[in-house]
Amino acid sequence: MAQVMEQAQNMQEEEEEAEGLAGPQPLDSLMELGVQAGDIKKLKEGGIATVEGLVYATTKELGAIKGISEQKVAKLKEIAHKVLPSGFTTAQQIFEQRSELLQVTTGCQSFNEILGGGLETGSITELYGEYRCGKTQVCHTLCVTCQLPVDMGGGEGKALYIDTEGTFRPQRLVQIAERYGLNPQDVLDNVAYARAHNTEHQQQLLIQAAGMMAEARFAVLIVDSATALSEFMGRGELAARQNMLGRFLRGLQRLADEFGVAVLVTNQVVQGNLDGGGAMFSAPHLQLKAVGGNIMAHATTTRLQLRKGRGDTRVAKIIASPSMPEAEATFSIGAEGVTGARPDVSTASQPPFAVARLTMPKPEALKIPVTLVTGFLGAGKTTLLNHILRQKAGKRVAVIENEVGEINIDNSLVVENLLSKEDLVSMDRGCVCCSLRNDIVGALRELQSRATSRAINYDAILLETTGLADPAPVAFTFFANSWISANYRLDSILCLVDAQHLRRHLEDAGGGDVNEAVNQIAFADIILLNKIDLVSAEELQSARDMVRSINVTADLVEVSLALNEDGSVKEGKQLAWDRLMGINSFSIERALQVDPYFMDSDSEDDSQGDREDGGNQPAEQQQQQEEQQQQGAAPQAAAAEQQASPVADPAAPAASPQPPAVGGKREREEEEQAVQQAADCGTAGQDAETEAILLKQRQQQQAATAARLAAQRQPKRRRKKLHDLSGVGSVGITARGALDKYRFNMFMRDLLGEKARDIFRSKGVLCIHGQEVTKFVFQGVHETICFGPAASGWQPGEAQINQVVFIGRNLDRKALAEGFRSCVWVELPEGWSEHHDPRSKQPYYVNSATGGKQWQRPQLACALVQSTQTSHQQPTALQPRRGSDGETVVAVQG
Ligand SMILES: Nc1nc2c(ncn2[C@@H]2O[C@H](COP(=O)(O)OP(=O)(O)OP(=O)(O)O)[C@@H](O)[C@H]2O)c(=O)[nH]1
Repeated sequence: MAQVMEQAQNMQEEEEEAEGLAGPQPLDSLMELGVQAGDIKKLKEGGIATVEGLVYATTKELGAIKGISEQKVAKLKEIAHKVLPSGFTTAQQIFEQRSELLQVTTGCQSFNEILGGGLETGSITELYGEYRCGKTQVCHTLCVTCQLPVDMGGGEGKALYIDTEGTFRPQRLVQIAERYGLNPQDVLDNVAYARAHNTEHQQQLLIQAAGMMAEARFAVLIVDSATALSEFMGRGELAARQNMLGRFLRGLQRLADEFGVAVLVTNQVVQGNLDGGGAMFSAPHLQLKAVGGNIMAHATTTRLQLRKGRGDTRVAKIIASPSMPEAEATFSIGAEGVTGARPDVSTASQPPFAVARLTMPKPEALKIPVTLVTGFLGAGKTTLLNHILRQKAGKRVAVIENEVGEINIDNSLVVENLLSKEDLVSMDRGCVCCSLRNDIVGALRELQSRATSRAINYDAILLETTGLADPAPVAFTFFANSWISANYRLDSILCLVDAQHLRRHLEDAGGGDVNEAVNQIAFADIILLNKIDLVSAEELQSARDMVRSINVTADLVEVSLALNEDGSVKEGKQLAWDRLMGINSFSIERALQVDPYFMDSDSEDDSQGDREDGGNQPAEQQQQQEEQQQQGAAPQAAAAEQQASPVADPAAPAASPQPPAVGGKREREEEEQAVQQAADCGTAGQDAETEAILLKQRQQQQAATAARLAAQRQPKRRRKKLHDLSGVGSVGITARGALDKYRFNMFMRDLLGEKARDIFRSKGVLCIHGQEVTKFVFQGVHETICFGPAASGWQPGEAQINQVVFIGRNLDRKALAEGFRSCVWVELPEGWSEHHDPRSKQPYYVNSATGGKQWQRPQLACALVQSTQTSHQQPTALQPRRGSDGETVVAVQG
């Protein structure tokens, strides 16, 4: 059985592969030949969606695309012609190719016969006739029949409908779908409709159509009608009108060639030969001629005239065809669309079948914006999320959380500010930038299905990565996965930087242990330099310089996101929603400047990327990294350059021609220089400042071009992820029972006293003895600890379990677990009472029977036994101890 299934799967894969070879070639395939992702994006925006499109476009048309220079056009053409030779071929080959052409049934067998089987794919068919002769009904019928399987006369594809007259009626499709036993809902979903408002818009729609056809299989493209929008232009504008029509028809022909779709255009008629003597003796339909003159006549492959026949019948006549003789067919039009005396498809013997519903890429403006929130551990990502969510701004926001810790603490902190718990999805199986990239697809699909079932739409999605994530591969997923890119757009990469600990994090990066902090800053579109309430003016300036030494172009905002106890914003600054959300500031160009291999997949490395093992890096991976370094294939421009010594000299010029790799000081110098140069140029009468900006832009562009050229010279291989977290791991611990606050304070004080540098992050939810109704949240970044009640207490039925997570380097799981669990409050043995030192607040214990006093907490015999058995005894190094001056420093404020 398994073997049969495997065979079936192999066959399907082979078929898919074969289909892939037969279909148009995606433009992205040119990346393997050295075409830059940025150029491909520009081509797509200019309506070139496939390699075929590139081959068929003229040099002039390509040159008109924004950002594509003349030299680039020549280069692109050269590459495209190599992939798709477009010279001579034999008639035999053409014969074979044509025999593979599909024909789509018109709904009437005799109509099909005069066309040689149906509407021909890969060419333009024109249908002209007077008002109410049935042109639009033929169009509606083809919207449905094109979705039928090939053996039923269909094209197994979608329909794209450009309506210039406002006559499209979807309810007609429902009736026609029922005739063929199709699911009306699926049929409607497979028709992409657009109402064109003017000739320019009509032309623009073809650009979008190309993009959509590159994403999904379309079998017909209908324009009803092709001439309606230019019809009313005055006689004086005839030349312009014909020009426009010619351009539009050329666009249609290109789509027919490129995607093999059947193009059907309807056309109006005018009274012809009014002055001719013979006109009055011919039949009325012979006195009509199609609008559009020679341009229309020459651009269409098959011309059909439609006229009314007897009763409800219509007559279709071949006027011009390269292969079919002049002939006529009579058909009827009814509720079921075009029909004839003989059925075109035997539906009686066919059970109703399901049309494969194809995903429709949304226009950019309708895609849901996703904001990627990055930043090193504890920099304030969750705080920012809550800051944004609290504002609401009349928007529905969903959150995807990815935590590196073994226990997810952030979910409960974020969910409080969401409209519904359903708006949160968490990815807890690892780090999103390595092993979980497929999980992004899963998370987005999950949100989509939850939204559908609740009949809501999301206005925005916030994706919080772990503090150890490299944002590049996560951002790449938004372009690499076609479902994601059809439905979502990366709005911006937002990076939180901890002003207090930045130097330490970057120094670690320089040491090669944890370099993600540099990447996070390098890829950001907006950098929030956070926690400025915790640093002096000098420290702030230094943090500013460090950030600018890595990323000079991002918007840099200095903030204090944490709230005061009364809920007011620290430093009185409130970051407005529209400063952060829906700003559309992510640019592939910029990402490529940072990492020339941004658009190259490294997915084969994914399984090796996650370092949950606490540092036991597989030898293979190590070897690959070493190879990579030897090849010098890691010029991850700004980031990698800076990784050598990110804090050494912010003003030092970068070794590579990367524009971002300039320091704050250097940037200022450059600006001054630019102003001076502009003034020197003697730009009489012009604003020197404006000139300076322009000059600077030019310089940046030149630098970017240089960077791109440099990248082209490199072997085409994406920089392997340097997600080297040697020795970095997370330890999650749970403990039942309320905690003794004093012991927990001491535990944390001693722990951080010894290991603050290595403990990047600690956080947890706690239940404190004596205050059991309150849920406490504890947050630490190195030695900075915050402790206080959560926004809401323990919920009824919620188990009061203490949970903490430590993330850092070389963590001793056993010692941490023992230390934390030893903080659980245990009852005193009989006769003992607890007292507090009035100065230090340290508890001491008095035995009423003996009058003895001691600092050490006496334990019940059974507690002692239990604690020994379960290793709950706090290790000596972590046991509470008195300071040398007799005072104990309280680390945590309750
Ligand atoms: N004083 C001060 N504390 C802040 C500020 N912003 C955040 N914090 C505190 O910093 C700690 C960490 O903040 P989070 O928002 O949890 O940081 P994070 O980046 O989400 O942390 P991870 O998800 O663990 O990487 C919390 O205790 C916050 O209250 C700030 O501007 N000033």
